[in-house]
Amino acid sequence: MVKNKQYPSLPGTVNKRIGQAMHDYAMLAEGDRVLLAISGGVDSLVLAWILKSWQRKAPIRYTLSAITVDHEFWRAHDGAVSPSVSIGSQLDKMGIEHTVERAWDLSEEDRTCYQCARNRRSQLFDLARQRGYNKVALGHHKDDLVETFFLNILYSGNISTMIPRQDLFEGRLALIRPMAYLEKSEVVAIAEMLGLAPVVNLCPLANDTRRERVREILAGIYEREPGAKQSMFAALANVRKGYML
Ligand SMILES: Nc1ncnc2c1ncn2[C@@H]1O[C@H](COP(=O)(O)OP(=O)(O)OP(=O)(O)O)[C@@H](O)[C@H]1O
Repeated sequence: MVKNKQYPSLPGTVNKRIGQAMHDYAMLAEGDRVLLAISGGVDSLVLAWILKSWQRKAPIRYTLSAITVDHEFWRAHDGAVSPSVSIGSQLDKMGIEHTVERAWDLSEEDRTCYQCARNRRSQLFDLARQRGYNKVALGHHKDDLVETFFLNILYSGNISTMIPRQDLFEGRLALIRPMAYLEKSEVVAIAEMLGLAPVVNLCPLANDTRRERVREILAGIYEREPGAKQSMFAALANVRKGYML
């Protein structure tokens, strides 16, 4: 039942899993200053809304503001609204302050997805530290965690994934991923329910990455084995170290 237009209720199981992830990894604490990393894609817009609506009912107080690292792929054309403006106005409706920072330049040889993401991450850490935030929230979800696990096995020869909370700089900054227990399809359903308008990723390499290939492989696996995603996700928390080489 939708009680409040801006803060409609999420399905009970979705709400429960957000709370569970936050609790399992102690993601938020009294007095936290949380920087939301917002690309404007569906995942980070939903993340912003979740942490804002959570703020209203949480027994602790924390502050939220959002930042977008602008890679400047967009070019002005007649009548079109820039991604930054669209993101800003959606966050404004949620009551979240938003700033845009130009992405650090990449040298010609560093123009790879890996290096671009790495730079963005470092830039977000720098901005958070300079501006006194102690948490950076990212919009990764369960599908991202499984994909990263596969990426690392297939291309990097190691077994690891992104963890829901990662402490950095001797605990002065933590990365948190409050949607770690949600599936992509659930994130998309929340965005549709809220009427969010994700901006399109204009990076020319967006659909031609190793992650995209892994996504296709996984889609094939899920089609043949519908329970595989849950099982693989459970496996990430059930490593039998005595049976590894
Ligand atoms: N340009 C950016 N500025 C700020 N944060 C970003 C930016 N790009 C990505 N992020 C953060 O990193 C997370 C993962 O980014 P990724 O590029 O993998 O996109 P994604 O999984 O498609 O997420 P989204 O739907 O939010 O774009 C995003 O959810 C967001 O929190």
